[in-house]
Amino acid sequence: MVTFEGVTKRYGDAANPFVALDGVDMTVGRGAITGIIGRSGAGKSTLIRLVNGLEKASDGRVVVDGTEVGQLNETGLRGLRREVGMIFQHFNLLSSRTAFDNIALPLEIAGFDPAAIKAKVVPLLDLVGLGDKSASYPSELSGGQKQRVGIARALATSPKLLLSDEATSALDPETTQSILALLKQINAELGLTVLLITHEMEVVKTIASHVAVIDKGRIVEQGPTFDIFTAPRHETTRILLSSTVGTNLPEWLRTGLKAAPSAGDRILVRLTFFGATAFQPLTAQLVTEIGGNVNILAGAIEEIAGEPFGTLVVAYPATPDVLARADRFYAATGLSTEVLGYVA
Ligand SMILES: Nc1ncnc2c1ncn2[C@@H]1O[C@H](COP(=O)(O)OP(=O)(O)OP(=O)(O)O)[C@@H](O)[C@H]1O
Repeated sequence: MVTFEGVTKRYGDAANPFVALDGVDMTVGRGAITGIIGRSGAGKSTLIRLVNGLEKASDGRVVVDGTEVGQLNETGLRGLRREVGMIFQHFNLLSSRTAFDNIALPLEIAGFDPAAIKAKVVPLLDLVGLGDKSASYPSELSGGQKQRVGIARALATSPKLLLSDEATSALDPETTQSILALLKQINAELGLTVLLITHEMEVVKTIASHVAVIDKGRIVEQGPTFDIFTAPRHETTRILLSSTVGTNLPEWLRTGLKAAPSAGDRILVRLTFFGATAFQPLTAQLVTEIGGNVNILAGAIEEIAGEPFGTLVVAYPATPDVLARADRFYAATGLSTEVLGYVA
């Protein structure tokens, strides 16, 4: 649906340019929900603004549904923006217009007559759960309701692609969940492709099927959310995800951790469960297998992009006999393991 091919974006003048995006290659699959994550200033907003032509690439191509955005004139850009809806962190509603009239605005601009506008806006109000708020002004709506108006407005011209710029960042956790559920519903029911940028990892974990990680203007990792979140390869991804996925070791454990064992030490192992292994009673089997001498130190089971994923940190004696038995068990069950170190 969207491809970035060698996209570079420089701000400032030629003598003193600032490179905000540096050779970005990326694909946003049709019908997918794709999240872009990265630190502040990494280039997320720049990336998304290239898609609807609010910014122009300095080098490379941004192609949206077969059309190269950089080649479009003003008329072409207006057409593109009917195909590409956008929602914002602060909703960007007109305070002097009711919910109905805010949603109607893009249709008025596109020249629809009042009857056609009504035929479009009324079902959209229902779709976003605001059938009874048609005549309310933004000041009379909650943050979540305002974002629902923003979503309905973005959908008014029946776009194929929805861009979301930190759309839930100003909302409380419960409202965030309801807006994410609405976006998921729209994606499933209307087949709308969604590209979202966020600094909230939970958002991506909850709704994005795919994710790209941007760092200093470069895409350092991209792929299915489950794969990236459960096995991040780039340091930036690990840091971004550290408080969201998996178990962080308690401070007392981390400080006492040694790289090599001394006599009598215990080995600390992180077990990772996903797919079929998430549903099997493997921990109980491990305890039986290595003779009961296992401590469970930390653990969590969560859902990533709709799939279960669990981690468990265990410790047991680092003796040759126990280690061999544990390794045989891991090989037989296909459990994924990582040795974290040794403790006295
Ligand atoms: N119009 C501009 N002129 C000059 N520099 C800019 C301009 N817009 C953005 N930048 C710079 O480009 C870099 C990327 O900015 P961008 O807004 O894309 O980052 P971001 O990842 O969206 O950050 P945040 O999460 O803080 O919004 C930043 O260093 C920013 O200062």
